[in-house]
Amino acid sequence: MSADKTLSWSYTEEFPLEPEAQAQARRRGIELGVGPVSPATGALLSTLAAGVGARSVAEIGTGTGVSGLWLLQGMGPDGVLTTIDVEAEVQREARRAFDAAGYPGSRTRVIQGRASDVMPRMAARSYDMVVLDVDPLEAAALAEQALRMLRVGGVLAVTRALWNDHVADPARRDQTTVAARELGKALREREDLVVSLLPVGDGLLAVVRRA
Ligand SMILES: C[S@@+](CC[C@H](N)C(=O)[O-])C[C@H]1O[C@@H](n2cnc3c(N)ncnc32)[C@H](O)[C@@H]1O
Repeated sequence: MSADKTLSWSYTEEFPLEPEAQAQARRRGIELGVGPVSPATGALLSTLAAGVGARSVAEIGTGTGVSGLWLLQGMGPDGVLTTIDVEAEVQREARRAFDAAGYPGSRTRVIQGRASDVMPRMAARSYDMVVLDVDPLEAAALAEQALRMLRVGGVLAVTRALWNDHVADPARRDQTTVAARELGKALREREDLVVSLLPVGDGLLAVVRRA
């Protein structure tokens, strides 16, 4: 691998022009100890949402709304973001961020609750995109529900897929790292899915459901 790879990765992370709304939500997230998606991850989520012409996106892990703002930016003007988080306090910040950015209430459904309780009640095959922005242990437990909710041709994005750069190191055998590694491998073996692992932010699994 070229010695300049680290430089390229830094450039990739600094490349997006992050709007002020996202930057402000990011600062709030950092203050509250919620790890927002990186600017390049946010920009990629936005691009994926635009690419599938997303009108209906579900996100697990609202946080203070950084990823949500990027998703709303990529969706069509009538697109609705449904975002779920177990923590009411951070979600209040996200609501404020969506309002401050000028998105009407009709474009966001902010649901407080544990994803494993909420997702089974969400409609099957009706979302253009589902984003799992939780730790890999949670993501692995929620992936089947996420796929169930996706329409054919829809995209599942799983962030934190390289988990603090531990996934690529075979010596790392802790539970969370193993869960991230196993989830990627399980998804890539499925014939009904098209899967890529991208080294953006903390790693992102991009999955298209083709059947
Ligand atoms: C990494 S933060 C999300 C950051 C956010 N996407 C952003 O970019 O601003 C993960 C969030 O997921 C929430 N969370 C973790 N496990 C969850 C679960 N099982 N159900 C619902 N929310 C969960 C946490 O409360 C936390 O706010």
